[in-house]
Amino acid sequence: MALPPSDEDAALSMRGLLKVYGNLVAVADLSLDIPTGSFYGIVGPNGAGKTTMLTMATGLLRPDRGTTLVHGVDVWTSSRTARARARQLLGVMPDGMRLLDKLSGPDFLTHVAMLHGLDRDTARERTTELIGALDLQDAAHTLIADYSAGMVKKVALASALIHGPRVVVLDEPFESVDPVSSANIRQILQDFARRGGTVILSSHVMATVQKLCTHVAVINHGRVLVAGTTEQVAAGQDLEDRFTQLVGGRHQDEGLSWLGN
Ligand SMILES: Nc1ncnc2c1ncn2[C@@H]1O[C@H](COP(=O)(O)OP(=O)(O)OP(=O)(O)O)[C@@H](O)[C@H]1O
Repeated sequence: MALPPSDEDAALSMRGLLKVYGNLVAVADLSLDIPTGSFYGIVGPNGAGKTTMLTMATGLLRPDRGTTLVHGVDVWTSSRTARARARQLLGVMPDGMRLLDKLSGPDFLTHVAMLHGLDRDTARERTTELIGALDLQDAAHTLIADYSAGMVKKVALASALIHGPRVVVLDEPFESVDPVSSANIRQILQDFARRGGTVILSSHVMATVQKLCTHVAVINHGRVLVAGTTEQVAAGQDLEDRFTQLVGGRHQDEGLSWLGN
């Protein structure tokens, strides 16, 4: 089947992504273009296929079919040079990312930066800046194994940014993060987008998505239900109400009457 042509200005262009687990089609021939410089929210109910789609789009999970271009570079090409280029362009924070937790936050970040080819001095400089920007100074000598969930999230985010990617893909970046840190993270990401970077994030918090994102795609059953600017998708409503209208699933009957009796 011919795929729709990809948008040449897209930062990330997903083309016909498919993932099947047994009888379950987790992601169903999904195509989506993410414009350069956008702050793009991916939303959808639990099990909709968001994580599966984003991990395939970023080179972490091989699709059964389809591929993704990041600024025109094929993430799933057989060329090692092109794959390495795609890795440089992308900064990724997957859901439930495993970190080297026997290292402190700064040691881990310096390690990641050097794996990306940065020299030790630059790696250390950027580590210090990110640790400061994410309010992790007090935990600089603590092993990641002893960090709270929110602190782990912040180190994971820093590791997605340290090599200076052009596109960052973040699965639930604000989950478990305190409100002040959330505001700092939002600021970092908004500055990045203002300078021409592209941010793609998945979230269940519609108020955050509506406030922050220039564009939104609503995913359900592995497909894009609707995508466009946040204004277009919200269609004059609160995004949360629009989301509920689009995906359904609200229970009308009272049920669970034994609870609280
Ligand atoms: N490794 C796997 N093996 C089998 N089924 C899987 C696997 N990974 C995901 N799935 C299934 O694929 C579907 C999509 O899962 P996915 O994690 O992508 O959803 P999601 O939209 O990210 O959900 P959530 O919002 O709950 O995180 C779900 O039905 C899930 O059970």
